[in-house]
Amino acid sequence: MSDHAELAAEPNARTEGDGDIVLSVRDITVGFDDKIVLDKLSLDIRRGEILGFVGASGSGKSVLLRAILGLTKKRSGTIHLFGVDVDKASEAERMRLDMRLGVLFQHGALFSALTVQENVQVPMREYLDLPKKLMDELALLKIELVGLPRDAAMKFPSELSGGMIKRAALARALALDPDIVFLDEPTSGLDPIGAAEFDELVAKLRDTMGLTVYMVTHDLDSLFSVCDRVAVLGKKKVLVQGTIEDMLASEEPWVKSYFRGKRARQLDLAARE
Ligand SMILES: Nc1ncnc2c1ncn2[C@@H]1O[C@H](COP(=O)(O)OP(=O)(O)OP(=O)(O)O)[C@@H](O)[C@H]1O
Repeated sequence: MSDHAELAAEPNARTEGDGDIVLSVRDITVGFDDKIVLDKLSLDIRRGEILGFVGASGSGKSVLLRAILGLTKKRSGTIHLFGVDVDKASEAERMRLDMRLGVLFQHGALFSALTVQENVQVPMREYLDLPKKLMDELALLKIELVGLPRDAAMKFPSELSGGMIKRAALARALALDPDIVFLDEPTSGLDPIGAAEFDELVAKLRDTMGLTVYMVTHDLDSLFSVCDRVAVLGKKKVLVQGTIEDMLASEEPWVKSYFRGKRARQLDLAARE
């Protein structure tokens, strides 16, 4: 096993202080040329919670996600992951942090020329140095973990349904046993039953693995059924955050129309039955 794998297994990986905050974003500003997209935005996510992140189209949800992942540069502010200031992390530390994050990007983005098994192995090849047989076994475990049949392993993405592609992408996000997964609109494009099954899977993974989940979503069903907390992005900041009950009680105009629209009212009634 490589040095990286040994470092990832360090016990401090799960026991650092700072309460149970996995991700702490403080006063970050992100912009492009003269356009400011996020202005001194702050947000925390706690270990083991499922945080739903919503906001109008174009409000900056993807920009924030990319800034947290270090893919888009911020102009100011700090981001701590597992208590480590990412700007101050050495290259080795940054790599260790990266291994603890799993990401499922909005458009699934499986490699079409690779089988599901090979897709799941992409992060393993990047960060670990394992014998092929072990990687095959690990990939199969992940494939089964997300509820795909074993024979999906040898299939190409073009041979899978939309729901299976999302699951395969989730298996890849889980390849390195991350502590937190970032899901960008994971249920978009799925029918309501497929979406509900995916939500159930996410909740099960949180319950069984203690996974922390940061889920960007427009899906009211997901927000009502699996999210412990919701954060709303607007006016370049986190406008409101709290439980679904807090969202339902908010008088903030966008939050009010989103969470107290007709569809939301139906879901709220269903959840209370
Ligand atoms: N690389 C970039 N260069 C310039 N502007 C950008 C860039 N990336 C994003 N933006 C702008 O930042 C704003 C926020 O975009 P972002 O994609 O984060 O919105 P979003 O909330 O994720 O929207 P949606 O819900 O539609 O996916 C938009 O006005 C977008 O045009």
